[in-house]
Amino acid sequence: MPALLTLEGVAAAHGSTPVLFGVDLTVDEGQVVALMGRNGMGKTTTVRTIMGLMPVTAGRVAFRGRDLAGLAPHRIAALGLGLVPEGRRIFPTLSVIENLVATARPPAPGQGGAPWTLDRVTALFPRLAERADSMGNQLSGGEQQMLAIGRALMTNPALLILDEATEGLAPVIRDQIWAVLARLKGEGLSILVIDKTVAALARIADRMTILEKGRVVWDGTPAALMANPDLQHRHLGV
Ligand SMILES: Nc1ncnc2c1ncn2[C@@H]1O[C@H](COP(=O)(O)OP(=O)(O)OP(=O)(O)O)[C@@H](O)[C@H]1O
Repeated sequence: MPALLTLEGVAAAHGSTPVLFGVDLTVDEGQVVALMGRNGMGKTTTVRTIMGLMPVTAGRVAFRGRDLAGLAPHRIAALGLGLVPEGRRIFPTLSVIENLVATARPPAPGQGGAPWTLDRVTALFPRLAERADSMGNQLSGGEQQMLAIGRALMTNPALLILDEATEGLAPVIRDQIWAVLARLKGEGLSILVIDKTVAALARIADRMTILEKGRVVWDGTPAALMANPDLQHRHLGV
């Protein structure tokens, strides 16, 4: 499988404070890759550098082999990167349907697969159809998260990136979200997922990468991670 997203030696800083120190990460076509690590280790910063929301101070981010350096975030998104950001960031004064259509975009040229439509998104999340006319700020946390994922899908991404999409949600809603991600994987979507629920990540991921203090300290298969409780304890606090 060809690499869809590649990070090679990526460094980044918040102001004068270095935060990433040479991160290597690859997502192959059709793969689910989990990015893990304790709070403050650099996961969100990594996502922000991928999306062009923060400058890369050393190294390279490439999507389908194309260097993303210097591209504005909306140009990077238009290449087929769909972000579900930490904190969801849905539009509070737009309805569910308006949120979904606000950022909708056709697939990038040459991208395969059936395009996402309102019907497809609401079939995936029936709750969004029931809440179609509700404003963003009237939704529960779980509904907001479903909307954030639906909104990202409406941009027809080739790679879906989720930053803490199950955080703070009731277990039943988390399970629904994991089931949706498994279904999206089954449909061939490539996914980079940041989350703290190691067991759920292990069920869906092809590869797992652990960040610690801005460096990759481990990369391997879910089976290898699950077979190594010491590793989980040391780097994830599990
Ligand atoms: N806007 C900012 N200004 C300065 N430092 C920041 C800023 N955002 C994050 N940092 C610092 O950068 C480091 C990495 O933060 P980042 O948010 O990438 O971590 P994370 O692994 O995503 O953690 P979390 O799970 O808490 O979201 C932390 O030390 C954090 O304090």
